Amino acid sequence: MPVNPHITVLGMGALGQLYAGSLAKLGAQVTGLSRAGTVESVNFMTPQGLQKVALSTELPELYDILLVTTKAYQAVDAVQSHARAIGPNTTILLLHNGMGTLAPLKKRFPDCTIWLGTSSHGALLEHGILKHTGAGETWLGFGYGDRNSEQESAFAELLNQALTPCQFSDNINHKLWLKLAINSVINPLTALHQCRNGDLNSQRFAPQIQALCEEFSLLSLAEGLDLSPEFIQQTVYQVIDKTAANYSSMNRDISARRPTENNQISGYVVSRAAHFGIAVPTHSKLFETLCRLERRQNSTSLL
Ligand SMILES: NC(=O)C1=CN([C@@H]2O[C@H](COP(=O)(O)OP(=O)(O)OC[C@H]3O[C@@H](n4cnc5c(N)ncnc54)[C@H](OP(=O)(O)O)[C@@H]3O)[C@@H](O)[C@H]2O)C=CC1
Ligand SMILES: CC(C)(CO)C(=O)C(=O)O
Repeated sequence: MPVNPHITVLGMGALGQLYAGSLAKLGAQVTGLSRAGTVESVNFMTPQGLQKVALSTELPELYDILLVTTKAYQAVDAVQSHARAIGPNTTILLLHNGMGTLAPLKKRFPDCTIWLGTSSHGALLEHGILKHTGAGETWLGFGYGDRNSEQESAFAELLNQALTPCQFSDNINHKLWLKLAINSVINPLTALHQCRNGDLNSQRFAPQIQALCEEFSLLSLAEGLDLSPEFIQQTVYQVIDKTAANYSSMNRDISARRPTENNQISGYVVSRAAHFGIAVPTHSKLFETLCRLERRQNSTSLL
């Protein structure tokens, strides 16, 4: 990878535009890719008004860094559709919520390096205007392939300047599983009850939240992570408080009758638990209820 790598952002929704635009503001070489091709600019809503940030419209023959910001269920197909530009020197960075994309991608691209990441920034894209709705942090980590600590630190430092804070973690699995825990509690509950994140502070959700955290903790032990139920629950409530006024992404998807990341969040928890023979009845029930709801929405939208 060159010292100043070209960054190709695949998936120019809210999160993709936030990362592409923030990196381009800093002067990095960034190309944004939607399904239709390259995206010329990002329109940031700032307190001073609209700020248009130009992106590069050049596409390298072989990508240096491919930053994947599609939804989790779109990531594998999206990367696959760019296979011709992915070589042994390409690093694929997966930055979506939910899990399960690393295994198929490393099988399909065994010569590449794959980094994993998680973002707690809030981004909203409406009518082509991007709002950075919540400051958060980015954690990156190694997933597969060759390790190169210089490249890892250099890219984390670039993102740290573009969208602070960002760090390369030696234990990204811990960060990803904690984010999975948060998403597996907040997202399905707010989607099914069509409520804001802050509404989960109501006592009526407390027993279900406690059960979800306890079941997740058992699974984390089997995964070699040891997230205690108390720690998970404390973290979940911190996120509920910090994002109290927001609607979760799954809430928005259900409300707009779009597909959700249920398979990659609750579905992943349920399938890993089945793998270890661990009972996760509260997660299973939420997963199945959401599956039924999505199926019902799909069938009525076909009428
Ligand atoms: N928005 C946020 O605040 C945060 C989001 N996340 C996570 O980040 C991920 C992205 O979220 P978000 O940006 O909100 O989602 P969006 O749906 O807004 O963005 C995903 C984008 O990827 C595009 N896309 C899908 N497949 C392809 C493809 N094959 N080629 C090119 N583009 C493609 C989609 O296009 P199309 O619409 O045509 O499918 C869409 O524009 C999710 O996993 C989400 O949970 C994490 C933290 C915060
Ligand atoms: C943390 C949380 C739940 C914030 O809303 C989120 O990541 C999401 O909505 O997908």
